Amino acid sequence: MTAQANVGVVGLAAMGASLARNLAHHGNTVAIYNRTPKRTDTLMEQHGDEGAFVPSYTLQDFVDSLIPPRTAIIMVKAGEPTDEMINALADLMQPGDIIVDAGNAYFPDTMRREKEIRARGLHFVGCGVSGGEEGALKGPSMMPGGTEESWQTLKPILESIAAKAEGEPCVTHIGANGAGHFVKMVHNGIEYSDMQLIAESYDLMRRGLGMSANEIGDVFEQWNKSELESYLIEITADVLHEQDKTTGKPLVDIILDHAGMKGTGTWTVQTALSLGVPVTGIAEAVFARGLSSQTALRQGAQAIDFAGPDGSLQLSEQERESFIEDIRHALYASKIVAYAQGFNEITTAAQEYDWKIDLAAVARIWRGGCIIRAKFLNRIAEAFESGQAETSLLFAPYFKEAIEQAQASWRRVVARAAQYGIPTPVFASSLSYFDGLRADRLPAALIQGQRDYFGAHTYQRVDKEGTFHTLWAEEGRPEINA
Ligand SMILES: NC(=O)C1=CN([C@@H]2O[C@H](COP(=O)(O)OP(=O)(O)OC[C@H]3O[C@@H](n4cnc5c(N)ncnc54)[C@H](OP(=O)(O)O)[C@@H]3O)[C@@H](O)[C@H]2O)C=CC1
Ligand SMILES: O=C(CO)[C@H](O)[C@H](O)COP(=O)(O)O
Repeated sequence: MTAQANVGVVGLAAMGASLARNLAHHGNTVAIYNRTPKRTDTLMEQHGDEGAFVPSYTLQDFVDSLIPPRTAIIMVKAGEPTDEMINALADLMQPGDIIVDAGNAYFPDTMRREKEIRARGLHFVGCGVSGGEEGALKGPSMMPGGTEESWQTLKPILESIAAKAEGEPCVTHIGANGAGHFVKMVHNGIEYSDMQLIAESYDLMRRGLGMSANEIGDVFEQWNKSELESYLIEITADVLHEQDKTTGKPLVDIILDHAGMKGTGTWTVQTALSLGVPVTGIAEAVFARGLSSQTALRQGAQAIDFAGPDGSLQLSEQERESFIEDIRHALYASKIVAYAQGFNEITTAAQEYDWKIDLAAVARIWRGGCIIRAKFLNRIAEAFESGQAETSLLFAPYFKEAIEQAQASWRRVVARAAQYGIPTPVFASSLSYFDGLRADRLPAALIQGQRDYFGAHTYQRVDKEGTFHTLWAEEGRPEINA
């Protein structure tokens, strides 16, 4: 096999095939390989004329078809299959070659893999890719980690295939080793939060206001012309407007109400717990998916028929219109909180793992191609660029004002939902997070007192330096320096 391809793709399922085609559309000569030959044949039969592809049916031929220093992008099933493929490629490749894992990997795996592959003299780049199958084909947002040296080789290739937002390619070098996959993981966590907030808004309108799926689709279509303009709002309108071909009912009524998940949201929350960063909106979004899929539990609750409100808000026509506006404001405020929490997680991880992550650049590459692309990411980028969001996105004047303006609506939505029995875990937890931040004094003081009481865990005082312990069991409960 003659070396003729400047880049290769291993794994030609939905994502890999689209990425290979995107690369070919942009003037690259693309080596392709898939474990099962059928996928390679299908790509060649259906799209072989779209650009320069070099198909291989053995991994050795695939590697031989790449021009040194070789660049191979892996797009296979996450987990063990990815490890197997990395090792098989590393056995055949040479020092200086680059292996890119573009799948959804858990960042500690990426850090481990990078270390192992670097020890063998090769470069390993964990690259988050977002945008689904269509994004991979027409322009994804990409979040590569790895060394600066490998970035210099990958930059022109990735920039050519990335989505463009206001003319800028939606790809940047995120940082060393696992930084790229870390940021992609948080992207997905925010995606979970965004999706759950949209679902809660839908539920409030559907059950709370008795609107049809089609009417709610129209509302989302309108909202997509506001500060909420985003891919997820846009596709929500499409999904809600869709009729089931068999029954003629709204498709959303025919789809089983069990939300699936492949793990990235859970990783975001597990990591945040380890780092001690509250990502309450994302956590509630993960738990909401979990609850939706607890079939036996939910059926059991239906069977015992708990007493409580049925979710109907019973509002007048005028009140309904104003409540829909309240929901829009609550959605925007809660969305801002989700992004603020996600960026806080990135900041904390960057300190922990010594990554130099440019948060404004992250916001900019999320403006196009990815699932959470949204108009307001321009504002987020500006807030980080100006230094106004260093501690929290919520502290930047634009977002402070946005949250303050939305606040009354946000409170009405959460209060009404609780009163009438519609679950709004992300709306409510985001508001609680905001109120927790605002409070000059938190009940955590009481918790410290309790901890000291049962476990001699000590506490600090507001009026003097030092660490103290009350001898709770002794006469007069004297306080000592601990
Ligand atoms: N789908 C999406 O929207 C997105 C997916 N991703 C990530 O991209 C990656 C690819 O996703 P997707 O295209 O959906 O495909 P899948 O995750 O469904 O994986 C299928 C591909 O993996 C290959 N594969 C599975 N096991 C092995 C193995 N042991 N050795 C070699 N190859 C193996 C399959 O080969 P074969 O044909 O032989 O079975 C096939 O090419 C995943 O990591 C996913 O998490 C990232 C962003 C979005
Ligand atoms: O990475 C993605 C988008 O950014 C994938 O679509 C991922 O599958 C979404 O996560 P989940 O399947 O858990 O909803």
